[in-house]
Amino acid sequence: MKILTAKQLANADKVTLEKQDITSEELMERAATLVFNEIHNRLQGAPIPIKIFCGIGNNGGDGLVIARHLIQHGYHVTVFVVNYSDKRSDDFLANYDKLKEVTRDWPQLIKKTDDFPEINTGDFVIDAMFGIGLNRPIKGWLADLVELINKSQAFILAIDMPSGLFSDKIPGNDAAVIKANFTLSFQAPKLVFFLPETMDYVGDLQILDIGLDREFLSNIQSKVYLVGQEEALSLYKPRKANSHKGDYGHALIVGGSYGKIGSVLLTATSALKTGSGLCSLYIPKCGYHALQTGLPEAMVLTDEGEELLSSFPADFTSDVVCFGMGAGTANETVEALRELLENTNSPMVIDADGLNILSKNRDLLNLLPKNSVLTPHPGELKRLIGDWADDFDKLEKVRDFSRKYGLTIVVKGAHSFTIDREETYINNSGNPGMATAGSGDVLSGVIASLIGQGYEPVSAAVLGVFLHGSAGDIAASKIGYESVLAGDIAKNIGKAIRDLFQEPVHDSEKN
Ligand SMILES: NC(=O)C1=CN([C@@H]2O[C@H](COP(=O)(O)OP(=O)(O)OC[C@H]3O[C@@H](n4cnc5c(N)ncnc54)[C@H](OP(=O)(O)O)[C@@H]3O)[C@@H](O)[C@H]2O)[C@H](O)CC1
Ligand SMILES: [K+]
Repeated sequence: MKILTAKQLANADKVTLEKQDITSEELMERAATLVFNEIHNRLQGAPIPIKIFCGIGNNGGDGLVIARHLIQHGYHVTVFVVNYSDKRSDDFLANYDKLKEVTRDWPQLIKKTDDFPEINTGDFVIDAMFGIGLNRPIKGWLADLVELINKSQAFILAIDMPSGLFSDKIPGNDAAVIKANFTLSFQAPKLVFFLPETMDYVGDLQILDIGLDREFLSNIQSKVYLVGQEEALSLYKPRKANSHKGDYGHALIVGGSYGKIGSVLLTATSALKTGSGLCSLYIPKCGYHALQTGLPEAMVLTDEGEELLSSFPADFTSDVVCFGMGAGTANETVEALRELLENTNSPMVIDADGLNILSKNRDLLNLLPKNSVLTPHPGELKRLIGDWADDFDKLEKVRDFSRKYGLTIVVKGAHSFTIDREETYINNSGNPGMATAGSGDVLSGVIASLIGQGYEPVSAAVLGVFLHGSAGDIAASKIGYESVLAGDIAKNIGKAIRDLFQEPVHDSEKN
């Protein structure tokens, strides 16, 4: 699914009105009625106090339409018009009049702190103050209102965007932003819904298809995509009935050191679970027995070094090499990576200490085979590219780095971002249970396996990140977030691949 900017969405609105020959008021009615349906489906007429805070633009107009439908269905609704300006939009005004037709409880005007209502823990608050029209931070009494709503512990549903959140930049530290429990957003997700600095404002997210012009949307240029089941399935290559292990790639996993041999076991297990035809491991001698016993399906070669990697066999060939998990950053191991890079032309996967070695020995970056995949967590990323001002700046810096060295970078996080030159793919699977030791080792095994099986490295990264998250979701659904171990993620990769073909689960029902 494409991620669109506020400007692109506003253009899509305009084209839709022309092509479908409808008024903007009709489009607002359509969009807000969909919101009403979602609320009504969940509340089923429950007599809870609903407080709707409407701005004076079209986001506020949506709030008025939602209020009208809720009132007509017997809900207990109080509407507040948050009067941050006297410049009401036409569609706001039209819906203000329509609201008056269904109730005598006219909206209460909020112009200053004294007008603030009481908001209680059991209230259901609908935030329709600002949507994509926000163009400056929320300040003054309006900021106090946002704070009051946030502190109320009421359930907060944001319409289109949590008020105070910009679609294209990070709000400053002093800015007020609604912290929603749930956001119902129109037509396309916005980038800020997924960035580490802003995702917590959004809560659970559901995108409503409000029927904007299909042709315009499919032709619109976006280089940022949200990757869910549908996108992952489109990348998947089915196995042929008539095939043998030689068709599915030979993955070589290089890593480990005394006390960190388990990481190689996790990577290798996940490579085999993702379908590698063959898997070889190159490790220091101390890990030999553990790996031969722990994973009899893998072939094990040992380095000269007892406890550390110190070299690389020049004549070894494989379809993909994955380097770094548990390897440490000793000088001998730096030289081992140098030898490996000098002997490898096909794309690699570099993780963990492999990334730390690259950060400290930057000449090695130029030896990396083109289109290799790097899988840093934020700490490793900072060591690689330096610090960033905010998440937008980080994305720009990662794009520069990806272009400069011809690499695909997977920035791991709650939503992992795969960045390949100009393109950004945001993953939408996974859960907090996956924040556990060895989870990254499993991910690099999945990606390496897919590259070895002939996937383009960027496709391997995007599909691999999705499958890894999905396997974590399956594990968490069986045993709960806290108990998920990296090994559980690896164990469920096969089921995650099978689930690509299941009926899609609604995003908001995922967790
Ligand atoms: N296709 C769709 O997505 C549809 C969206 N709809 C809804 O419309 C809003 C966007 O509505 P818009 O009227 O453009 O903007 P807002 O309601 O978000 O904001 C209203 C005005 O507020 C002013 N503003 C901006 N920032 C501040 C601030 N910090 N303090 C005070 N005032 C501010 C600004 O006007 P100015 O002239 O004062 O700059 C805004 O114009 C979208 O999000 C959806 O909810 C439609 O329902 C149809 C389909
Ligand atoms: K809003």
